Amino acid sequence: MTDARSNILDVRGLRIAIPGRDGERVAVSNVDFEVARGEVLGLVGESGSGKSLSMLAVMGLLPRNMQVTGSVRFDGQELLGLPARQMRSIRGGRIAMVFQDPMTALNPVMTVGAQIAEAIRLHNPSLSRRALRARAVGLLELVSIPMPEQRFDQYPHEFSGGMRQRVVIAIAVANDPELLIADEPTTALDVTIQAQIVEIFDRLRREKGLAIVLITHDLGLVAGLADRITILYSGRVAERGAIEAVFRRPRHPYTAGLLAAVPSIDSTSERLHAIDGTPPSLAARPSGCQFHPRCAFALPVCAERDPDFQWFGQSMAACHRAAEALPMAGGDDGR
Ligand SMILES: Nc1ncnc2c1ncn2[C@@H]1O[C@H](COP(=O)(O)OP(=O)(O)OP(=O)(O)O)[C@@H](O)[C@H]1O
Repeated sequence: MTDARSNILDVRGLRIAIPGRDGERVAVSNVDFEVARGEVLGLVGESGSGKSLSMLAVMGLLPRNMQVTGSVRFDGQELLGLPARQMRSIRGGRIAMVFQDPMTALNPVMTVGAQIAEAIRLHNPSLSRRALRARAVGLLELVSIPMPEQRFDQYPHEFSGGMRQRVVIAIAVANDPELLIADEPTTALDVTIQAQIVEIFDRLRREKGLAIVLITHDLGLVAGLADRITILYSGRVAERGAIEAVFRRPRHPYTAGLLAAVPSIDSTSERLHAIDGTPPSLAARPSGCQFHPRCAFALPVCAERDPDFQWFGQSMAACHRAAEALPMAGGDDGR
C-alpha cells in the first residue's frame, strides 16, 4: 500500500455514534480506508453496513446529532472538526460527489449547459459567458456526450438516464476536483450504460489523476475499476487491501460469500450464491465478530471476541480464522 503522505484521503479509526433514548448506538466503528491520487477505492457492503455514513462523515454532512470521532485527512488536512465554511469550500471544489439518481441532482427547468456553466461560475466568477460555454461544452465532450454543442441547450428530460448521469459527472468534475465520491452511481442504469460510466470514471482517473471512492454493493463494478477495496460489515471493516489480493484470496468468509454471489458470464449455474441470513440491525448487534451468526466457519471464540486485523502483505482481514485455508467459495485459487 502507498504510504500515508501520497494518499489524498486517509480515514483512520472512524467511529460514528447515534444517541438514542436507551443510550448511543455505534453505527460505524474503527473504520480505516485510504485512496491515493489517480486511484479508485471500492467501498463495499450490504445495505446498512455504514458506507453512506462513512462518506457523509468525510464530507462533513452527517446529521448534527451523530457523534463522529477518529481522523479524516484530506491531502494531509484534518477535516473532522473543520469550521462549516471551510468544509463547504472543500466540498464541491476539491471534493465532488455523484449520487445514484441523476434526476434529483439536476434542475428540470434549467438547460443542461446552464447547469454546468453555473457550477464552473461558482468557482470562477470572472469568466465570460463565452468562456463558460466553451468550458461546459468541453466537459460534455469529456464525459462522451455526442454533439455537445447541441446538447448544451437541452433540458434534462431530453436526456436518457445514462446521459443524465454523464451530465451529473460533468458537473461534479467541473472544477477539477481531486477526489470524487460516487455513491451507487450506476445502480439505476442498465448493464451496458453502467460499463460506459465505468469507462468515463477510468478516463477521469487516468487523464486527470482524479481519486475516486466508489460506494457500492456491486463487486462486479468494483472489479472493473478499483485498485483497492474496503469491505464493510455491520459498521466495521471485514477485509481491505489491494483488489487483486482480496479477489484472488479472500481471507474473510463474508468477502468470499460476496464474491460467490457475483454472477459470472461463464457460470453454468443459474442460481446465485447469496449469503444466508441478514446483517444485524443497529439495535441488535451481536457480541464478538459481527458476522459470526451467518458464518459457516464460526468457532466459539467468534461469538466472544471481536477479531483483530491480520495482515497478509497486500490485504488484511478481521477474522479469527483468516490465516487458515478454509474451504470457502469465492477466490480463484481452487479452495
Ligand atoms: N439518520 C439516521 N438515524 C439513525 N440511524 C441511521 C441514520 N442513518 C443511518 N442510520 C443507520 O446506520 C447504519 C449505517 O447506515 P448507512 O446508510 O451508512 O449504510 P449503507 O451501507 O450506506 O446502506 P445503504 O446501501 O442502504 O445506503 C444503518 O444501520 C442505518 O440504519
